[in-house]
Amino acid sequence: MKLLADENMPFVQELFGDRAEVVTCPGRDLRPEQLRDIDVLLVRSITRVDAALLAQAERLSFVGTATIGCDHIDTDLLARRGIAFASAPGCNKVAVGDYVLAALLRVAEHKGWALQDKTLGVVGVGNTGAEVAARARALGMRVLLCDPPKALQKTTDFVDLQQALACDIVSFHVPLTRDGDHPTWHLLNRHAIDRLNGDQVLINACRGDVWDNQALLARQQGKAPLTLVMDVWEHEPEVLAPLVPHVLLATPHIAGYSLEGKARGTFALYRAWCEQQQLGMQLTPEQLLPPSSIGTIHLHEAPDQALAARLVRLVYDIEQDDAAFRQALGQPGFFDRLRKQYPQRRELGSVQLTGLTGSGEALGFKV
Ligand SMILES: NC(=O)c1ccc[n+]([C@@H]2O[C@H](COP(=O)([O-])OP(=O)(O)OC[C@H]3O[C@@H](n4cnc5c(N)ncnc54)[C@H](O)[C@@H]3O)[C@@H](O)[C@H]2O)c1
Ligand SMILES: O=C(O)[C@H](O)[C@H](O)COP(=O)(O)O
Repeated sequence: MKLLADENMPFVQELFGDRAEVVTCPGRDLRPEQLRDIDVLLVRSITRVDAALLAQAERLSFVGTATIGCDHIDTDLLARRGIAFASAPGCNKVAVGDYVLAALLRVAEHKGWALQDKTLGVVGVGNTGAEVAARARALGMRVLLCDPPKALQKTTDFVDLQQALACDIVSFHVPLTRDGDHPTWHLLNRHAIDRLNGDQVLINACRGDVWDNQALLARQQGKAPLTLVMDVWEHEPEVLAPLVPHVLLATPHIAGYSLEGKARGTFALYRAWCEQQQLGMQLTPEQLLPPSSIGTIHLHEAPDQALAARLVRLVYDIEQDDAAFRQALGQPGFFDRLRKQYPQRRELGSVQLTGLTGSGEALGFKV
């Protein structure tokens, strides 16, 4: 049994190594001939799995993507060819929650805002959107939810996109889709961008193509620029460089890059593959993770916005990611290099709060 995995996927050897010969490679450059003798293919979002890539993959019986998004996989093709497929829904939703929480706190500092007076619109209320909504409520924000596919099921109160786009801060958490009843490609188009006011903040931690980046650049070069947080970019790994100076926080598609999130991603594929092979699992995700270097923090006051900002920064400093991005921008291959060499990042939940913990748990810490 031969397994080929993206080199940026941790714990593959630990999980699969006893049962398969594991080889790794850069996911962006995978070529059809490399799949000739491969039984199991494990990828991340940068590998397009389509007819061209699988042209010589005659032995392939399992494809897994250790990601939430699946827009890079031709799942119909896999089904037609009888190749089992697994993704990792929700694997890095906590990391995305940490990222957006850190972004909200930084935005508030930048604008001098008390977040409890502000409204957040969450566009796409699945795993990551719900995580973000919960963190924002813990900060005392009013949260409006926009999810037309879910609104059809009427499980809770939803607003339409126009109402969500009227909020002080709008955070996007939709899959990238180009057809169907609710396509998300350029959901934030020139028309929507033109209707926003200059005091508003937009966050994109889902897929770059959900925002029209050229239209945003035009807006940012005008009289009333928006405050932008961008983890994802149209045409990655390329970035519309003139847009970057107009972005408050710019990062290279790392919102989901916690160690825990990546471990859960690989583990989800391990579980699916064990089920397909009718094998028992030999490890749990917890066994893969080292202890957090911070450990426990004792609080003498319940976290308000300022203390929450200090606590979050101790565990995840989003400004460091932003600074690294700006420093590397323009260097050849900078986007993928930053992602490949991304420092080990732990989730807020790896830190235990004791004492006056207040909303600590809802913010994402362990209490
Ligand atoms: N930046 C990162 O590192 C990172 C990490 C994880 C996920 N993502 C991206 O974020 C996306 C969302 O992740 P998730 O785990 O929340 O997915 P999910 O499938 O759990 O939720 C997506 C939600 O979006 C809703 N939706 C679909 N079309 C919509 C539309 N037109 N308008 C509003 N809502 C719509 C769906 O009904 C669903 O509830 C993923 O598909 C992935 O592409 C990015
Ligand atoms: O969809 C996701 O889960 C994330 O966008 C994804 O994990 C980002 O990391 P990549 O797969 O590109 O390494």
